[in-house]
Amino acid sequence: MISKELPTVLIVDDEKNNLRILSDLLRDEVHVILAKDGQQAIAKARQMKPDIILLDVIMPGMDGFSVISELKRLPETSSIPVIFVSALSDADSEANGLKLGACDYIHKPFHADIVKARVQLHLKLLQQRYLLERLSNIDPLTSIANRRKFDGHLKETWLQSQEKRASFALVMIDIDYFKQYNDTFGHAAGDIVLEKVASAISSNIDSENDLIARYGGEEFVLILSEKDEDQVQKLTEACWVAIKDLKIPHSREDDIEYVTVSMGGVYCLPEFTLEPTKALDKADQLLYKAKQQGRNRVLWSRMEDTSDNKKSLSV
Ligand SMILES: Nc1nc2c(ncn2[C@@H]2O[C@H](COP(=O)(O)OP(=O)(O)OP(=O)(O)O)[C@@H](O)[C@H]2O)c(=O)[nH]1
Repeated sequence: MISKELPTVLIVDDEKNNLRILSDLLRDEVHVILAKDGQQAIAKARQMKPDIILLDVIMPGMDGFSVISELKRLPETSSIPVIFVSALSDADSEANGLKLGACDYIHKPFHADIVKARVQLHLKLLQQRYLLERLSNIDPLTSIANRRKFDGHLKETWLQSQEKRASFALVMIDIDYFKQYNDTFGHAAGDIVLEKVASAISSNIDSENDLIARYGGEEFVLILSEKDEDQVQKLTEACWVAIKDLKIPHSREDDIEYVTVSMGGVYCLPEFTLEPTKALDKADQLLYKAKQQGRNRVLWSRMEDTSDNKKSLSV
């Protein structure tokens, strides 16, 4: 992907000579991978996720038009920009290539500087797209994932857990008496608390597999994957303790010494077939209960549990 030091370009052509000329042309500026036919191109694109594909049209077996159709059909390769480099220079072929989803069409025999300039242009556009994608997934105040990112991640985690028959956990987290904090110290001080709480949770989770997101206002949500029930509960409790340990002074007159959070967590088992929103509802109900029971605590439940066997981890 583009975040690597050098972007990767996959060049697909059945003519060895073309592969050599194109890779010599680009190799100073990009990391080049080669494929000599359509099947190999699809396999390498799926496996190596290049940033851009330069694709020949006329090839024995699978032609370039069939290759792009397959690449656009597969979710893991559908967004990779494809530039055709073809000896088919008639308008119909070019229009067909663009209709099938190519971002550009270069005619053979090609001019070296034009190939370089077009590849550079598409790499620049790609960089801007990656930046926009990143910004649209981040909460600007806390720099953690936003609600948009969370919604997508929850759907993905749910599908993966069903495919792999793996469990995962979902935890809703809400700052206690935050209105009072804002009223006492001001909204700007409240913003700093939100940043500190987000950072305390982030530094306690496994960033490879877990996601912390700002769900809205003073509410956060955590998705924990690839962990057993014991690990999940320990990690959740570590976040809860880390926030208490920040020792952010609250309003002393009301006997609330430091900023704390309440949490409602559900452990979702692999057998599970309900919709992800059910897990979210359940975590929210537990959070509400934690608030009712006096705040500053973690309530936990298995998704299939009845309300009778919920247990309180910490008070
Ligand atoms: N500083 C700041 N405050 C926010 C932000 N978003 C929401 N809030 C405040 O969060 C407070 C939430 O108040 P409530 O929903 O009454 O909850 P609470 O006072 O924390 O009470 P409990 O959750 O029941 O413990 C409101 O005062 C909101 O204005 C934000 O981005 N920054």
